[in-house]
Amino acid sequence: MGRRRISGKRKGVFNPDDATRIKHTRLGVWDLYEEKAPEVEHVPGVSYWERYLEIRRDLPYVWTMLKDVGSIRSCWSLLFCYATIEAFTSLLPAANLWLKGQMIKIVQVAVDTRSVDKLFLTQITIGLTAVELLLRISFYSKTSISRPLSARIKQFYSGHLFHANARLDVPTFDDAAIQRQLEAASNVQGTSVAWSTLKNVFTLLAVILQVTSQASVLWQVLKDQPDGPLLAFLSVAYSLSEIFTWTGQASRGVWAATTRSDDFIRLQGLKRLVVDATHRKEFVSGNLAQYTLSTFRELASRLGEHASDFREVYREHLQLERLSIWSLARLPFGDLPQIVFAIRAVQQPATIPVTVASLNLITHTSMSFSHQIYQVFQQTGTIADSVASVRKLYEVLELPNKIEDGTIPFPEDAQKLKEGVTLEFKNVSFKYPGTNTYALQNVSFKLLAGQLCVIVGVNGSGKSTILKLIVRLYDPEDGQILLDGHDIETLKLNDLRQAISVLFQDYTHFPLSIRDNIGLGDPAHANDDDRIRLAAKLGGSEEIINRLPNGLDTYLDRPVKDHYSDLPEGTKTLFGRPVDYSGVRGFGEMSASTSTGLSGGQMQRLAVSRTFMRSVVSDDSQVGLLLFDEPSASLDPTAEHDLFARLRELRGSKTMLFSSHRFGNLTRHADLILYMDNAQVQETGTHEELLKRQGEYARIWGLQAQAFL
Ligand SMILES: Nc1ncnc2c1ncn2[C@@H]1O[C@H](COP(=O)(O)OP(=O)(O)OP(=O)(O)O)[C@@H](O)[C@H]1O
Repeated sequence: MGRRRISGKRKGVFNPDDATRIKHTRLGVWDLYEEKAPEVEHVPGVSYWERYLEIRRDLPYVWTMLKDVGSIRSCWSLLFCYATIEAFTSLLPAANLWLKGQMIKIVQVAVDTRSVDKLFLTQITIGLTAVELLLRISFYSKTSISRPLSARIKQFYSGHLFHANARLDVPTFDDAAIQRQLEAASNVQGTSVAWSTLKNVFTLLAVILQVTSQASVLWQVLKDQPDGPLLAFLSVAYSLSEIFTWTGQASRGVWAATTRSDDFIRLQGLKRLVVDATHRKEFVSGNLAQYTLSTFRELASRLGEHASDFREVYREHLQLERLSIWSLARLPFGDLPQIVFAIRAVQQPATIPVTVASLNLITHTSMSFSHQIYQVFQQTGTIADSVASVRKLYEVLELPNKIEDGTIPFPEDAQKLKEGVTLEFKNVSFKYPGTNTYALQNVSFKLLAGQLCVIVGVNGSGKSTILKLIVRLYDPEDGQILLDGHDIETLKLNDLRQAISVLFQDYTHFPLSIRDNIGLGDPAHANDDDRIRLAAKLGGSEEIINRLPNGLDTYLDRPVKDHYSDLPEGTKTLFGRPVDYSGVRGFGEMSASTSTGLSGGQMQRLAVSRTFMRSVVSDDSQVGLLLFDEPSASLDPTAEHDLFARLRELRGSKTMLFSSHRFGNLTRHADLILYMDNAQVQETGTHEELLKRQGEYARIWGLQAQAFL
C-alpha cells in the first residue's frame, strides 16, 4: 500500500531521520519534518476517497452522537429548524441567478423588438431585492437558533468529558497518548466537537445543494443562447479545476517541527523567566535584571529575523507551497469564457448587449462556484477531522483503565473493619511506567490488625511507593499485596479505596472552597458543616479558617479569573481581590497568583483535616487502614507532637502506616519499623530491636539524637 492516511489512528512511529519518507525543511530556526506525499496523492479524488472510507468507519460514533444529541431537551426541533433554514438559504443564490437570467432575456427582447416590458423588469428588480432581504433574515435566524443549540450540546458534552476524565486511573491518565486523546475530544474552537461536526455536515449539504441548484439554473438560462452550453461548461470547468489544486493541498500528512538553535531556546527561556511571577522573588533578589537584559539583546541580535514563532513561519511556508505549478498553469483557463465571448461578439455584433450581460452573469456565477467548490473540499476535510474527533469523543469513554477492577466485595464484615485490617507485602517489586529502575524490589512485610507501622529511609528509597501500591494507584510488577488475606487485585476497587484513607506527601489543594477541600475527604458527608468543622479542629486548621474573611467559603486558588480592560493605575483591588496583571504581561498561559498565601504548614493542616474528615470524624467510617506519607513534614515541632498525639488517640484500633524521615516521636510507638534503602527493605523490627542491631537505623537515630544534645 504505502499510502498515507490523513487522520485517525495510525500504527508505527514517526521517524524524522528516515530520509526516504520524511522531507526536511529549514524554516528559520525551525526544522520541519514532513511525510513526503507519494505520487498517488496528486491524482484528484484519491485522498478524498480515503477520507470517505475513514468517515464511513467513524459513522457508528456519529450515529451514537445523533442519538445523544436527540436526548437533549428540544434539540431535535431546533436542529430541524436549523437544517430547514440552511436548505432554504442555499437555494437563494439559484433564485438570484434565475432572476438575473430573466434580466438577460429582457435585454434580448429589447435588442430584438426595441421595447422593454417595464412591469416584468420591476418585478425582477423587486425579486432581486427580496432575495437579498431573505438572505439576511435567514442568516439572522440561523445565528439565533445556533446559539441555544450550541450551548445545549456543549453543556451535554462537557458532562460527557467530565465523566471520561473522572473515570481514569493514574497510569492511564498519565499516559501522554491518552492525554492527547482527551485533548482532541474536548473543545474545537471554543465550541464542542459534536456541534461543529453537525454544523459542518449541514454546511456541506447546503453547499452541494447550492452548487447543483445554481448549475441547473445557469444551464436553463444559457442553453438557448448561441454557444451557451460551451460557455456554461467553460465557466464551470475553471471552477472544477479548483478541485485539482485543493486535492493536493487540503490533505497534509504527519509532520513535526523542532528547533535546535541553542540561542533561540535560551531566548525563550529568558522571556519566560522575566514574565513568570513564580520566578520574580529570585529574579529580584538575585539582581538578574541587568544580566538577563544584556544576554537577551545579544541573543536577539545574533538570531535577527530568524527568531520567529513557529506558527508564523509555518503559515508562510504553506502560503509559498500553495503557489504550485498547477495553480499557475491553470490561470489562463479562467479567461477562456471572455475569449469565446469576444470572438462571438466580433462575428455577430448585434448580440453584443446580450453577450455582455451573459458574460457578466457567467463571470459572477463562476466566481461564486470557485468559492463554493473550495468550500466543499475544505468542508469534507473538516468533516473527516471532526468525525474522527467524534470517534475520539466516544472512545475516551471506553478507554480501558490500566488498573483492572476486581470482583470480590470488601470488607466481608464492616464491623470488623473498625478493628483494623491485616496488610501483607509478599516479594513485591515495582517499576514506574516508562522507567527501568526498580522503585521497589522484593519488598515483604506483614502488619497485623490495629498495628502501627513506620517506614523510614533516605529520599527516593521507595517509601511513598509502598503507599501508592496499597491504594492501587499502580499495580506491582511482581509479588502480591494482601489485605485481610485477599490479594488486593481481586477486590472491588471502590471497596478497597473506601476502606483506606491516605494522605500523600504531595497532597494537592483542589481549586475549590475550603469547605469542599475538607468535605471531599468523605464525599458522603461533604455538605455536613458540623463534621467539616470537627475535622478542621482535629486537623489543626480551625484557627486558620476562622481568620480568613470568608471562612469555609474561601477559595485558596480561585478557578475562575476575573476579566478586565486596562484599569486606572490606582486600582489595586477589584471585586475584593488583588488585581492580577499577569494577563497584560502577554503570557496567557501564566497562572495568576490568586492564592490567599497560606504557609506550607498551614496548607498541610488543611490536608490533614481532609484526611481526618474521612477516617476519624465519622462514626460510621468505613476505613480500616490509615496511610500517612510524611504528614508532619511542614509542621513545627509542637504541631507535629499534637498531630501524632491526636492520631494515636483517635485512630481507635485501625491499622496505621506512616512514611517518615523523622525518627523518635513515632518510631518509638511503632509495632513495626521498615528501614528502606535502594528500593529494598534493609532492616525490620521495633525501635528497641533495631537499636540493638546497631545497623543503619541505629546509626541515623544516633545522628538525629546527637543534633539535640
Ligand atoms: N511518578 C513517578 N514516575 C517515575 N519515577 C518515580 C515516580 N515517583 C517516584 N519515582 C521514583 O521512584 C523511586 C522511589 O520514590 P518514592 O517517592 O517512593 O521515594 P520516597 O522514599 O518516598 O522518597 P522521599 O523521602 O523523597 O519522599 C525514586 O527513585 C523516584 O525517583
